[in-house]
Amino acid sequence: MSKTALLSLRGISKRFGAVQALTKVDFEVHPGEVVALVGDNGAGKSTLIKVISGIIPIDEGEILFEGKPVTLGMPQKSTSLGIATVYQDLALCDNLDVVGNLFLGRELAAKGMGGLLGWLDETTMERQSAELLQRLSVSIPSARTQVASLSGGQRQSIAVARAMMGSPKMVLLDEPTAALGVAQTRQVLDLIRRLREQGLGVVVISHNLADVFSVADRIIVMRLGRRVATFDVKAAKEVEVVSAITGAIPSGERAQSVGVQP
Ligand SMILES: Nc1ncnc2c1ncn2[C@@H]1O[C@H](COP(=O)(O)OP(=O)(O)OP(=O)(O)O)[C@@H](O)[C@H]1O
Repeated sequence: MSKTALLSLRGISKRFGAVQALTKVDFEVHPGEVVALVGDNGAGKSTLIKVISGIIPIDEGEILFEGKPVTLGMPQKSTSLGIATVYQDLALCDNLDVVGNLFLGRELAAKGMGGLLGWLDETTMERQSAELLQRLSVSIPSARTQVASLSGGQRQSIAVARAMMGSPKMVLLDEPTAALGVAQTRQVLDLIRRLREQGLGVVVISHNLADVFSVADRIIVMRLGRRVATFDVKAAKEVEVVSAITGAIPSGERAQSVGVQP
C-alpha cells in the first residue's frame, strides 16, 4: 500500500442545527485499499461520505488529496479530483439501455466532415461501454440491454461502472449490497475487489459485517459522530467490531485489542 494517503481528513466537524453530526473525525484511504465505514444509524457515516463527495461543506478540519490541501464542499470539486460516488441503482434510468445509462450526461456526439454531425456516436459509446464492462468483469446479456430488465446485482454493477466513466481515483459506495440477494451481493463484492486491484481507493458504507469482512482491508467504526475504532480486517474479530459499534467496551481498549489506534 502506498504511504501517501489518497485522501486524508483531519479533525472534521459538522453540525446540523442542534445535531453535531461529526466531531473531529480523522479519516484516510490509500490507493488500492478498501475501507469499510461502519456504525449504527445516525453515527455520521453518510455525513462523512457527503463531505468527501462535496455535497456538504465542513465547519472545521483539513482535507488533503494526494498529500495536498484541498477545499471540497462542491460536488464538481470532488469529481474533478477523481472522487466518484455511486448512488444507489435508483439513480439509473429504467427506460434507457446500459449504454444510455453509462453515457448519461456525457454522450458522445458523432463527428465528421470537420464538425459535429448532429447525432450521437452510438457505435463508439457501445464499444467503450462493452470495454468498460469487460474490464470490470460485469456480466450482462449486452450493452444494449434495457436496465429495467437487469437483476439488482447487475443494476448495482452498472451504477458502479457509471461511476468509473470519469476514470476516478477513488470511489464511494453507500450500502452497495443493501437489498441484494446472496449471489447478487457476491457479484457486487467481486466488483469492489476489482476496483481495488485497479489501484483505486474505495470507501464502502455497510451494515452487513459479513460483507465488510469479506471485502474490506480496514474497518473504521463511527459512533455518535466520532471515529471510535479502527480495525485491520486480518487481525479483527467480528465480536470486537460489534462492541465498537454498540459502545459495549471503551474504544481505547478495543483499538488496543487489535493494535490499532482509533
Ligand atoms: N441534513 C441534515 N439536517 C439535519 N440533521 C442531519 C442532516 N443529515 C444528517 N443529520 C443528522 O446527523 C446525524 C448523522 O447522520 P448520518 O446520516 O450521517 O448517519 P449514518 O451513520 O449515515 O446513519 P444511517 O446508517 O442511519 O444512514 C444524525 O443524527 C442525523 O439525524
